[in-house]
Formats: sequence, structure tokens, C-alpha cells
Amino acid sequence: MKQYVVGLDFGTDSVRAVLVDTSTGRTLESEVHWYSRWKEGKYCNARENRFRQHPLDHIEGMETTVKKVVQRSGVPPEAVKGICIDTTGSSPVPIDSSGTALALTPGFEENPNAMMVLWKDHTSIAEAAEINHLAKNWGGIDYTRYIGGVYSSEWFWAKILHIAREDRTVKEAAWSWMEHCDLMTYILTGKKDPKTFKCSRCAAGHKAMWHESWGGLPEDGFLSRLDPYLVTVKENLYTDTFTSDMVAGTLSRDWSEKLGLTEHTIVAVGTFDAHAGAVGAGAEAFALVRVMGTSTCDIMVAPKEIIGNNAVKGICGQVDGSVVPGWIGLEAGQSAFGDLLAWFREVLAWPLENLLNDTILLSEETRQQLREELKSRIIPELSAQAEKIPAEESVPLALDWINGRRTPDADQALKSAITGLNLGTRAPHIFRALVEAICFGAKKIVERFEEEGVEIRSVVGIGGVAKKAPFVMQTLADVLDRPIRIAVSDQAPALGAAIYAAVAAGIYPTVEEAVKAMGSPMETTYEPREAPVGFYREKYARYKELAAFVEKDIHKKNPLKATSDV
Ligand SMILES: Nc1ncnc2c1ncn2[C@@H]1O[C@H](COP(=O)(O)OP(=O)(O)O)[C@@H](O)[C@H]1O
Ligand SMILES: O=C(CO)[C@@H](O)[C@@H](O)COP(=O)(O)O
Repeated sequence: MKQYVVGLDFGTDSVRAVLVDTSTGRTLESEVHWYSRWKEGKYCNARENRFRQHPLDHIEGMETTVKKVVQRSGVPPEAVKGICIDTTGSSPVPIDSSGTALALTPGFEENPNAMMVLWKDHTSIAEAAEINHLAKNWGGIDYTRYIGGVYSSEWFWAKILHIAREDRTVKEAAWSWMEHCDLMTYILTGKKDPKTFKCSRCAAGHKAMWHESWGGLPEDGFLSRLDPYLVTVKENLYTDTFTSDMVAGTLSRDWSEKLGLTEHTIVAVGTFDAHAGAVGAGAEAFALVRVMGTSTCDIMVAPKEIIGNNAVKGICGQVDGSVVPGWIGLEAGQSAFGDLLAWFREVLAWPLENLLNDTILLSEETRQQLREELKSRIIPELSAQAEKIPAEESVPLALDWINGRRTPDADQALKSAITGLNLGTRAPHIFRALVEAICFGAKKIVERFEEEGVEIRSVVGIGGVAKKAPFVMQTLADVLDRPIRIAVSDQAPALGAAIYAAVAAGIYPTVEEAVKAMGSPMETTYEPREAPVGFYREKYARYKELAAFVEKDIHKKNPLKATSDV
């Protein structure tokens, strides 16, 4: 009998399920569910950088997507051997002692502080700065050593500390917190005790300062200096962590009935989307896999003998087994990539959102259609026009920090800038400057890896922007002066999760073996072109000067910088 697995990928806006044949890696069925409350903008405030998601969005999405792929495939339920979940991160959720998300308990249903704090929520900049200051000055271990030397406001402890201070009711009711990938896995397995649950090595190592060398999470003396509540959170968390080739449990009766599967289906330990994406794309040693969507995550695997105990500065961590068990997984990334282009689209769409309302000539239905159609054409049309701009024509110079800087050297207080505007500057010129900016941000990451002695032998692109934005990909190849190979799979993280599920279910002995059979092949390769390479080399030098200037200026005004020298 053929054997199948399901990969479930919780992204920023939607969750995707794929049902995969384990002998070939072929996806038989896939399904997407867009989070309905999130789509309405509920519980968020972009101006305050507050991004929260209701767990019901995730639970509903998990049920509808998996049920549909199983039903449509016609595969017998007993042939589906395993499931693995990947999610964004760090996206922690407060829970009660039974492991129920607080927002699902009476009194907290509408409280954003009781919900999942999405990776891109930057409300805890002050708390991240405090953690950095303490790590460098408390006289004990520097717990930021293996996460690039800087703790980010995108991460676990900073977010918990922020909410504990802001909302006493949540602090008192939250027995502990779980990363989203662990919580969704916990729900599927129907476990009742979060303390004994197998939590993700990937999430713990990259975001919660877990490291084997200091025996797990940071010691109580460190956490209690920030807030004694964090010691309680830690006591109710984990000491050991697990890689995603391992079994977290089997489907609970309740969930097996909901999904149309059997209770024998293995559920693998959860992980993050980017790391699963690198596995879906082949996880070759020394290949930098760039997951390019709203943000980017840049993932590499390297042998332990090469990395040793060297702490790579300014990245989002180096964790044993976070991608492939037995190898070191290195993570870097940009807090905004496609999001910078989406921001510009929203700026240009302002009249569509605000002035069309007064047009009595059109029905509301027509107005809505018009808005949606025009908005969907903005980025593709700007890409086409920007590509035609001759090199000698003046294009502004921009920075990519519209949502702060993730790496190198996390600093979410930083902001974007556009310089060199004149009366001749048109929307395609600005758009091109923004595309160049996100590519220059990528070059800074590549440079940092190399400065720190981590060799990059090839670059692979996956994610929405890699697949649908040839202009951005060609610019990236020219700026990096390296070929960029694009993976065929348009669901590489979900495929990667399916690969982990196949190993956890015992179908393959190792992730490497499963990748050989199931990993995505490559399609297009973008080759660097000689003339633009030279041009961008010079412009990149100007980008670095502008970046240094803006960084200095922002820090002058804002002492709460999240860098290591606070
Ligand atoms: N044609 C395009 N060119 C460049 N960027 C695009 C294009 N279409 C969409 N995007 C960007 O892709 C991003 C979404 O990427 P995707 O991978 O689909 O989502 P996610 O990051 O949530 O997984 C958005 O930020 C959007 O601006
Ligand atoms: O930061 C991580 C993983 O560490 C990602 O989950 C985060 O960038 C979100 O990714 P997407 O842009 O939604 O694909």
C-alpha cells in the first residue's frame, strides 16, 4: 500500500495543507485557508506594531484544510501515516494549566493580550533592550551567545515580559506560554499536560535562549531579574527539546474524527516555517535557502565540525538540529521583504480606499471590484515599468527597514528611508529603489555570514516572492553577484513538514534520506548580469553609508535600541 503524509504550514495570513506521496514527494492535494478574523484586522494595531491572532483562526484553518485534502485525494485514511506542523515564529501563546490557549477561556475571548503574539509584533522593543542589557551585564552566562549576540523584540521572552507588564489579568491567568508550532501540535495530539509535552528544538533554540551547554533555558537567577513571573513560565515549560523527525504523539480521537483520519496517524514534533522550507528545498550543506515572502528567513545547514563553538554574530541563532538533526541550523532574515513592496502598494492605493467611497456614479459592489482589481495590478505593473528604467536614469536610494531590522544585528527600532527624490521621480522609480533596498539588505546578510567564516556555496529561493517576482529575483542575483536557483515547489515549507512527518512515521530512517526522495527539484536559475553587477556594487556602497547615517540618527532620538551595546 502506498503511504502518504500531511504537511501543515501556518503562515502569516493563511494556513496551507498538502497531502504528499512519500515515495516521490508528489503533492496530491493542497488547500489554503485565510484567517478570517485576521483578515478583518481584528486585535491588531499596525501603528503600534501590535499584531495578534486569535487561536480560533488557526483551529478552524487546521480542520478545514486537512479535511479537504484528505477527502479530495481519495486516499484511504489508514494510508495517511503522519502529520507535521510548521508555523511562523516566534509567535508565543499564553496557556492555562491544561494547555488551553487563554483566548479560548471565559473572559479572555476578545483580549488581544491573551492571543498569539505574531512574529512581526514589535511592541516589546523596550523589553528586548532590557534583556540585552542584562545578558551583557549581570555577571553570568551571556544567553545571547548562540543567537547572534542580540535578543530581538520578535522573540519569546521579550513578548511575554511585555504582556506580563501591560496586562495583569493575563499575567495572573497565564500558567505558561507555548510557541505556536508546539501549541498546534499539542492540540492535534489531544495531550493534557503541557509540562511533559515534546516541544520544538527549533523554536526553543532560536527564540527562547535554550542551549544544551547551559542545561536548557536560562537560569532562574537571570529570568527573575527581569520578572519573577518568567521563572514560573519556565518551570511550566520544558528542559529537553526535540527535533522534528521525532514523534510528539498520535492524532487524538476527537481530531482524527474531525479530519477523517485514524488515531494511529503519527504527529511529529512541530517546527518553524522557514526551517521546514529549507528541508522542502533540499537542505544541502552550505546552501543559503532564502524564504522570500512578507519577510525573509535565510536558513543554512552546516556540519558541527565546521561551526564548532564559534558564535556567529548578528544572526538569529545557530541551533543543533533546528533544520536537519545532527547538523547546525543557522537562521538570519529581514523583517520586511515583500512587505516593503506591499507597503508602497497601500500608499498608492490610498485614493482607492478613501476617495472612491464618495463616487455616486458607481455601486458599492463595482467600487469593491475596482479596488481589488486595481490593487492587484499595482505591484506587477510597477515591476514591469521599473524593469524598463535605464541605468543612467536617476533612481532614489532606499533602506529596507520598514519593519525594523532582523539581521544582521537585530534592531526593531530602526526605520526605513527614501532619499534622492526630485520632481522627475515617478512611482516606478521609487518602486525600483525599494526592490534594490530589499536586495541590498539581503547582501548585508550574505556578507555577515562570510565575515563570520560561514561559507555560502549556493543560494536557493523559495516562498511567494521567489516564485512570482522575476524582476525582484533578477535584481537579487545582480546585487549578490551569485546565481539564485528557485525551487519548483510553491509550498516548500508544507513539503518540508511532510518530509519530517515521513521520518517521524518511520517511512525513512533520516531526514537526509527522506529529502532525497521527497525534496523539491529546482526550476529557473537567475544568473547575475555583468553590467548591473558593477552598477549595484557601487550603489550598495552608498546604501551602507545611508544605513549607517539613519541608524545613528534614530539612536540619537531613541535610546531604547535593541543592540548589544545597550
Ligand atoms: N509580483 C510580485 N512582485 C513582488 N512581490 C510580490 C508580488 N506579488 C506579491 N508580492 C509580495 O509577496 C508577499 C507575500 O508573500 P507570500 O510568500 O505569498 O506570503 P507569506 O510571507 O505570508 O508566506 C507580499 O508581501 C507581497 O507584497
Ligand atoms: O521568523 C520566522 C521563523 O523564524 C518566520 O516565521 C517569519 O519570518 C514569518 O515568515 P513569513 O514571512 O510569514 O513566511
